[in-house]
Amino acid sequence: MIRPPDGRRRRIGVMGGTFDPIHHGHLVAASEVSHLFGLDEVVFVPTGQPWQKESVTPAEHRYLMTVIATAANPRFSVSRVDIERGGPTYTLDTLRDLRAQEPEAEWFFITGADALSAIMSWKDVDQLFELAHFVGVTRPGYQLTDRALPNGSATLLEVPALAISSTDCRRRVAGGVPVWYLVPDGVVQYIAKYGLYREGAPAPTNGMVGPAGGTAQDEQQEEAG
Ligand SMILES: Nc1ncnc2c1ncn2[C@@H]1O[C@H](COP(=O)(O)OP(=O)(O)OP(=O)(O)O)[C@@H](O)[C@H]1O
Ligand SMILES: O=C(O)c1ccc[n+]([C@@H]2O[C@H](COP(=O)([O-])O)[C@@H](O)[C@H]2O)c1
Repeated sequence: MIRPPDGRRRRIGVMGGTFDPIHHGHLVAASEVSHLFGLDEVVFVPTGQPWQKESVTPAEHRYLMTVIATAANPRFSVSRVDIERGGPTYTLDTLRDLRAQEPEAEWFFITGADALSAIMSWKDVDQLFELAHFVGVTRPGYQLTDRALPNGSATLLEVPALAISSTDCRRRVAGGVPVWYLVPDGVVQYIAKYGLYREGAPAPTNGMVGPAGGTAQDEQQEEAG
């Protein structure tokens, strides 16, 4: 854990996402907010069951790709709170669980322009702003606005524009088009190793491991005997 040298409260960013797969748009957004807000840590939190998405790759694959993508940055970490909790993923629970781990810290929730504009549809949205300060970042193709949000609850930030989406990465892999340099190298290799996003890939589920959804962890356990 990185502690501030002057004894002030730790400042922690939360980057929630489905990360199916994680790409450089996510990483740049987290890095920029971390730099500009002087964050001590950014916790990436892969969703368990993202209730507003139809079908997603089993959570263990998304979790492991997130670990691979963030491993080199000492300020980045990955939390399993949304995966372990089970049931639909609500940011209210994410923030409550994380805050319980470190109640003294100052918390910031990072979202792209698309997610920020949908925030009023999130569960118990009014309570969210008491748990974290929201940081909305620009994303190509979306309008960044805090019009619907309570005054002072969010800061809007311009970050380097990366027109990358997980949807596009999945389509590219399915069509045999490379995703090199859109996602970290280790993630390209992970996708190839487990045949993700191709026909016959681990069954998409609502987040958790599905009937045909063997995961990297299953495989490691099998190998270990
Ligand atoms: N290129 C990007 N630039 C800035 N923010 C981004 C970018 N891509 C995603 N985000 C933000 O990262 C968070 C997690 O996004 P998510 O994991 O849903 O990725 P996605 O690319 O939007 O996925 P999908 O295409 O499957 O909907 C959201 O707050 C989203 O707005
Ligand atoms: O709390 C909610 O109801 C809610 C609804 C949709 C999305 N979110 C959160 O928004 C973040 C980005 O989600 P997504 O689906 O765009 O990957 C992630 O942390 C989700 O848990 C949260």
